[in-house]
Parts: sequence; C-alpha cells; structure tokens
Amino acid sequence: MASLLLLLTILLISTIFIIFMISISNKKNKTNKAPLPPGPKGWPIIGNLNQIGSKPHETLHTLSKIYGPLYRLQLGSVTVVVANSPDVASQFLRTLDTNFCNRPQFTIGEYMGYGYRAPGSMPYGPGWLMFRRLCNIHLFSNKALDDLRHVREEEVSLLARKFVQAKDTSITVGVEVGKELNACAANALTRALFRRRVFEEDNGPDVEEFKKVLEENLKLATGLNIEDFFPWIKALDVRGFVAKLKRLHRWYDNTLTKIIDEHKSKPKIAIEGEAEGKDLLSVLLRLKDADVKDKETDNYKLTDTDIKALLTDLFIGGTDTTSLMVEWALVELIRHPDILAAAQKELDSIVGQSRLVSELDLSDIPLLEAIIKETFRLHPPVPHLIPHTASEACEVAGYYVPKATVLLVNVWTICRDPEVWSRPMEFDPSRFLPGGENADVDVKGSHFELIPFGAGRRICLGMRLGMRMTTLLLASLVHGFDWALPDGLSPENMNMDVEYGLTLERIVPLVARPIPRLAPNAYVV
Ligand code: HEM
Repeated sequence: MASLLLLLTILLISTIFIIFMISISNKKNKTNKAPLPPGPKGWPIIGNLNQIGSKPHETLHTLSKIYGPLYRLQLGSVTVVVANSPDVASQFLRTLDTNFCNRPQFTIGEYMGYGYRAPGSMPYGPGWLMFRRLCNIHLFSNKALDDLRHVREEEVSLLARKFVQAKDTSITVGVEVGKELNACAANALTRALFRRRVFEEDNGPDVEEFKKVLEENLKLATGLNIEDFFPWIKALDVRGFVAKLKRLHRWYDNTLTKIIDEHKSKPKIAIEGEAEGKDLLSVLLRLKDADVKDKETDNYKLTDTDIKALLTDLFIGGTDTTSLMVEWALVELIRHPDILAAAQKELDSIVGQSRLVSELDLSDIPLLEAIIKETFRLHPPVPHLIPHTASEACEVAGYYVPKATVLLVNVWTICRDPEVWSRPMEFDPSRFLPGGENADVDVKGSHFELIPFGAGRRICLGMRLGMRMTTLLLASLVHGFDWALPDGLSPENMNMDVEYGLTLERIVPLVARPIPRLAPNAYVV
C-alpha cells in the first residue's frame, strides 16, 4: 500500500513538474518570439479572403502602403506573407533561401504537375535538382542555346513574313500581336523540346483546340485560387475548377503521349550524333533507357510520367511569359515613338536595312536592353513570383513567420515603389543606360529591386532562353517594322488594364498595324 502511495505521489509530482516546465517554455517562447507580421483583420474561417477582390495585385499593392514591407494575410486555413521591399525579398530569397525553396502543394501542381513531379511544383530535393541539371545542360547551356539559334531565328523570320503579308489586310483592323507572338514563342520552344511546331496549321495537334488550351492554361494557374485555401471547396469542386484542370491535364497528357510514342518509334540517335537527336525529348528518352547509368540522373530511373511532367512545365513556363513581355514592350514603344525611333536607329547601325536581325547582332545594344529592363520593371509578367513556402518557422525583418507559411514576393509593388525608383510610373529606359541612375541593375536575380525571374534556388529555370527569345523577338519587331494603331485608336487612349493570373495579361490585347521598313527582300525566308 505504502509503495503504491509513493508511486502515485511520484507520478503526481512528475506530472506537475512536466506541466510547469511546458508552461515555462511556452511563456518563454511567447515572450522571446517576435510578433507576427502586421496585416488586415480578417473574418472567422475565411480570414482575409473576401478582401482580395478581382485584382489581387492591386489589393496587395494597396495593403503594402498600409502595412509596410512585410505583412500577413490569413486566407482560409493558410497563412500568407507578402514581401514588398527589395530588402525583405532578399531576406527571404537570399538569406533564408534554403528555408523558402519549397513550393506549397497547390491544386495546379497536383494536376498540371502530375502530382508535384514537375520542376515548378516539385519539393526541393534530388529529383528537382536532377531536372534542373538536365535542363541546364541540354536546353539552357550556352552551347545548347547556340545550337538552336537557327530555330529561334527561323520562327521569328516566319513571324516577320506573316506581318508583311498582313500589311494590306491590316490597314484598318490591325493584327492581334500578342497571339502571333505567343504562337511564335510556342513553336520555337516545342521545336527545342521535341522537334515539332505545335502551331503548324496542318501538322500540329489540333491547332484550334490547342489555342483554346493555351488560353485556359494561365487563367487557371492564378497564384491565388480559393480551392487552395479551403480543402472542402476543392473536395466539392464548387467552381468546377478541379474538373477544368483535369480536362486540361488530360489534353496535355494525351498530346504528349502521342509525341513520345512517335519519338520512340524513330530509330534512336546517339546523343553525340546528328543535331536532330539533341532535342530535349530525345535526350530524356535516351537517359530513360534501362542500360544507361548516367551521372546526369544520379541513376534515377526516369519514367514517361516524369518526362511528360517536365515537358508540360517547360511549355507552360516558357510561352506566355515571353510573348506577354514582348507585347508589353511594344505597347510602351507605340506610346513612346521617340524611344521606338531611337531603338530602330540603334539596330539599323548594326544590322542595316537589307536583312532581319540575327541573335549574333545582339551583343551591344544598350538601348534595347534598357527597354527590356524597363518593361520588366513596369510590367513584370509574373507579378508575385510562384508561391514559395516556409519549411520551418523563422524570423524575418523582426517578425515571426510560422512553418508552412506561404510566401508571395510582390515584385509588382517593389518595381513601382517611389522609395526604390525615381518617377516609378514613367516608362523611361534611360535609367538603365550607361550613366543612368540604375545602370548597374540587371534582372538576373541579384538586384532585388528588379527580379522578374525570381531569385535564389527557385529562380526561373528558363531565364537564359527567356532572355534570348525576348531580345530577338523585340529586336526583330522594332527593326523590321514601324507600328501604328488601327483607325480610331490613339496611343494616349490605349487600354492598359490587366487581368490577374499567374501572369498579368492585357484585358484588351494589343492590335496594331505592322508597317515594313526594310528592303522587301529582307523578309524573304
Ligand atoms: C520572359 C520570360 C520569363 C519570365 C519573366 C519568367 C519568370 C519566372 C518566374 C518569376 C518564376 C518563379 C520564380 C520564383 O518563384 O522564385 C519562374 C519559374 C519557372 N520558369 Fe520562368 N520565366 C520566363 C521564361 C521561362 C522559359 C522560357 C521557361 C522554359 C522553357 C521557363 C520555365 C520555368 C520553370 C520550369 C519555372 C519553375 C522553376 C522552379 O520552381 O524550380 N520560364 N519563371
């Protein structure tokens, strides 16, 4: 009996001791822990979701004026922090990069990323590193990019030719420039990925359907989908969002399965052999071969699903971003004819007027480069990057950021912050010219005031191709054509509104008249 009493007493004392220790440690945590970032008060259950509105980039921008460089939103069950200054962005993406190099598991990655097996949605780890390494060697290295220079140049000359042919019919109506740019960027990319032009009218997979799919792509891929914040809405699929994603995924999957089968049925071409064996799909199929023990894959056994996930991601990541960017640059140049004329003069002095631009002409074009940077600044194609997530709780800028918090880097706001840029709303490329106030700033991820491709480990995988294609396309359109608006439209009253998505698209697409300005045989392909 006495020993039972003793045992109970010991148990009681230890329980009290444990409770005491936990409460001390909680108190200590509470007092030592930095406060959560400030943010607007939310409603029970939905949090701040009802305050986001239909133009989240504008809402997030307005909130930055109230709550400063780092604020917090509660969107349903998910805590989101928004970084609004170069300094805070660099704390997340440079100082704490290892903690923020994961992606939240959002619905889009579940379907379009084949269950988070594509590089854009995949968790950080060996599989993700392997995909990036493969792409960096076989698609985006300088050598791989040089090998495919002719492909990009051919596609851009075909576009120029199309614009020349359109000149008579477009006098009153103009051409829908963004759509043509999109097809051009898509064809150049898919020729590098699997040697096919997806927009070839009589050869590609059902072209009309493909165009619709492309349009649907990024509308669905917005950074802020309600389904990601309320699992029950996703389960019930109230908006039909999941059904649409599944349909889109099925389309990609069927199309890519056909393309892969076609490639497999062709005789295998050694990787060091003819150039045509060097498209990314041929390389991936060779690496997938059971006999290949390759350090590039760390002997990871690639599957057809991995390959389809990668191709889908590269295609989605590489088309709209590029064409949107060039469309915005052209809009700004039409609104600033003096800058357009100066850029034409710069290119004429290098290329002349008897041929189209080649990528080889584009090593010393300070004004065009400045125009590209200024366009990235005022119209960053991906306004909040792709969401990142905190692997562990941490402290940033004196605030506590809990584990699993979703991070949005508000590039859109940073790029128009008057504390960072003088005359931020003015399109003025001269700020980036030698001697200009921002001459040293580049877009490659080390100057956090201008990170249209992101920064750190998750920086855009296709940045080098994106830059090459953007520069070639814009140079060709500027050098090859004068640009006018259809009758009745003036540069001053162009609609500049955007539709929010993962990328910011123009609500009213640019319709313009290309007027050839080179010798007629310059456009002959
Ligand atoms: C003007 C052109 C482009 C812009 C502005 C752009 C922008 C971006 C941005 C902002 C991100 C997210 C970075 C982050 O979350 O920190 C990203 C990621 C990505 N981009 Fe691009 N991009 C462009 C072109 C391309 C091209 C040409 C490709 C491929 C062919 C591509 C493939 C990807 C992929 C796969 C990712 C995901 C990377 C990862 O999560 O590891 N992008 N891009």
